[in-house]
Amino acid sequence: MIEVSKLTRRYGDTTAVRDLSFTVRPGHVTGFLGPNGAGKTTTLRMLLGLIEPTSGTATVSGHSFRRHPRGLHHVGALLDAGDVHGGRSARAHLHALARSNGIPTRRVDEVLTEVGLTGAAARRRIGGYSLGMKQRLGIATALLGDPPVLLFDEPLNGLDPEGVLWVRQLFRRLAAEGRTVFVSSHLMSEMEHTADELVVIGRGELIAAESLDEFAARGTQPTVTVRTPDAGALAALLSAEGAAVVPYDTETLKVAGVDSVRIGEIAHEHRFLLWELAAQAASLEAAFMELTADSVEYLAGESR
Ligand SMILES: Nc1ncnc2c1ncn2[C@@H]1O[C@H](COP(=O)(O)OP(=O)(O)OP(=O)(O)O)[C@@H](O)[C@H]1O
Repeated sequence: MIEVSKLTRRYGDTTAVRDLSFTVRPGHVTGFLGPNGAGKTTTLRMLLGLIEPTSGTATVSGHSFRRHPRGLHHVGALLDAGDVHGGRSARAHLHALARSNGIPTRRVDEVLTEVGLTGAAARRRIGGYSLGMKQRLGIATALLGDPPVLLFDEPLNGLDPEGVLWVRQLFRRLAAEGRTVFVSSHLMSEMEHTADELVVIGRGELIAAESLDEFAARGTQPTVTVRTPDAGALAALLSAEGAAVVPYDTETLKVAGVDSVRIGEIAHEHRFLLWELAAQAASLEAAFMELTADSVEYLAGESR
């Protein structure tokens, strides 16, 4: 369980995180979403005791990380995959960490196998690793202490499609084992098939903390596209049924508030010919863009 309460962090005039409160529960993959500069990394660094909050608290399993003696057993984290000693091999790196944290060294081979860094790859110098391999090593490091809480900052960066699929399955399994899995990203498309719960922030402030389904329902409503030669007459009937109907062209209607099954029934009752009846689910990406539009620091096309 992760608990963040009235958390604020200022850097001079910049407030990176402002009065932020949310809870992340075990047994779920929770996505931590926000546009670039929203304050995700700053929040994760406070959870790990790497920086002090200006005010408020950030705890893991009821303790602030600094006061917890069991380090890697308590929480595993991947913050910056590039932040490792390039001269060592993955195996030597993990062995050193295991020794200094009182973790049995057999765990090293277990986690290397888990992330697919075995054989020659585990013996190669980390300096020669691709970003994807570094991400895998970072995930192995997070898993080393078999912790109940895992934090990942942009873990899908640099992974190929097969790697992304593997990470998603791994996160789901870790959550199914009852762990708390908290994963940051600035892309809804990455979280859509990875997380089941979301914490969304913008400009350091909370925008939403809820399930993926609830988040989707906040934004753009599901719509149904209907194409028929009787568009005008069908629009009138659907409006009488309580639907919001927007004519798209002379033959096409966009309908919200009545589902495709009911539209099909109405068309059938009145013997209207339908050329198309297509439901579009509420788009998470659209909901995310709508809700965070005010907090995007740099709009596309603008220079920094
Ligand atoms: N050490 C620092 N000194 C000054 N400002 C900082 C520092 N660290 C972060 N900031 C500022 O705080 C804000 C939040 O940054 P943070 O890196 O936490 O955002 P983020 O959501 O992780 O972004 P990204 O997706 O780009 O990694 C930004 O405006 C950033 O410039």
